[in-house]
Amino acid sequence: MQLGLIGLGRMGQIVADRCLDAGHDVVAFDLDEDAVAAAADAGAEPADSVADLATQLAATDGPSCVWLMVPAGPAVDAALDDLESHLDGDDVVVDGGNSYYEDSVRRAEACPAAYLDCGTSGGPAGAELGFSLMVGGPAWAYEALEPVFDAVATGPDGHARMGPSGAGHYVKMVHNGVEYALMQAYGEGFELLHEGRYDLDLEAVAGVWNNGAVIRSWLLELCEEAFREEGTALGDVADRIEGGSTGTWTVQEGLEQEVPVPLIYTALAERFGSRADEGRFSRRLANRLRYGFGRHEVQRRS
Ligand SMILES: NC(=O)C1=CN([C@@H]2O[C@H](COP(=O)(O)OP(=O)(O)OC[C@H]3O[C@@H](n4cnc5c(N)ncnc54)[C@H](O)[C@@H]3O)[C@@H](O)[C@H]2O)C=CC1
Ligand SMILES: O=C(CO)[C@H](O)[C@H](O)COP(=O)(O)O
Repeated sequence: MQLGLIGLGRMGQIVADRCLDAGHDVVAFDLDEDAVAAAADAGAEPADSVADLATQLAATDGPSCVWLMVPAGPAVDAALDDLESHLDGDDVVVDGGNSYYEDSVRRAEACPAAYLDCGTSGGPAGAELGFSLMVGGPAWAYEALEPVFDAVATGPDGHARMGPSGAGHYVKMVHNGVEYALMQAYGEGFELLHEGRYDLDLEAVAGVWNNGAVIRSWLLELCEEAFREEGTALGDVADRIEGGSTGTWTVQEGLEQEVPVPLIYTALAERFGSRADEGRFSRRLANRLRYGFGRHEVQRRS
């Protein structure tokens, strides 16, 4: 198949490489000329604009298929605005980024082509392994793109249609909420081991847990890698966690559906709390209130 690919960053470059390796033709565009040049070196046809990409796709027989791998939000709308006049109902657009599922439903309704919202999991490790793909949208469009999904995913078992428009990004949103909670659980356990009674080598702990333990996982392998590369006390790694949009959406959805998601909420709140420049206000107030009701000594900043 031929695939137009817009966005050639950490994830888009992997989509390009895996499609090329599988024998598909790729026409590649990114705002970053160096990224386009790198894709061209790998075997893709370079495009110098979205319009150029669409024109190259239209020059070959059959419907056009375009994969967006750009940051969620305005970049997706900008690419779709530029594509719109080049698309018709036989064409297929895939958004493989972390878009909010309601945005994907809106875009699917407005897009002249069939629109697939595709949650993508696996990160840069997907270059070797392939990704896990959660796809929403029309069944015919999903089936038409199966050769591309086979190439980008771990294989035929690494992708599935979750349901109508929005369902793919909805499932990926919840996946990320689970990711937050798992990271929080591992973080708490290793913090207790680090602060606790024994002088432990946390790389060794993670290593033995990863060999047969109930809690083994890829995230735990990444914990092991972090302790190996940063040291058991994590060296100069700061206590500040960025990101947060997908976790926020997951918590909001939990509230709207009246489904309790306390672990995911706690993990999200830890992220927000980590960003206070001078410590958490709530913890400082609790410190002062303990003096108020119990005359416990107030801990002062040095
Ligand atoms: N990095 C990760 O582990 C994962 C990322 N994602 C999602 O995949 C999407 C892409 O992520 P990354 O590759 O990590 O981001 P990235 O920042 O590495 O790459 C994004 C690329 O899009 C390009 N770009 C931005 N706006 C553009 C536009 N209007 N037209 C053409 N190119 C444009 C940028 O120049 C950049 O090369 C995001 O939605 C992200 O949330 C999903 C799963 C995992
Ligand atoms: O989707 C992903 C992994 O599955 C991306 O790495 C995403 O950036 C993670 O979310 P956040 O930035 O909120 O940590």
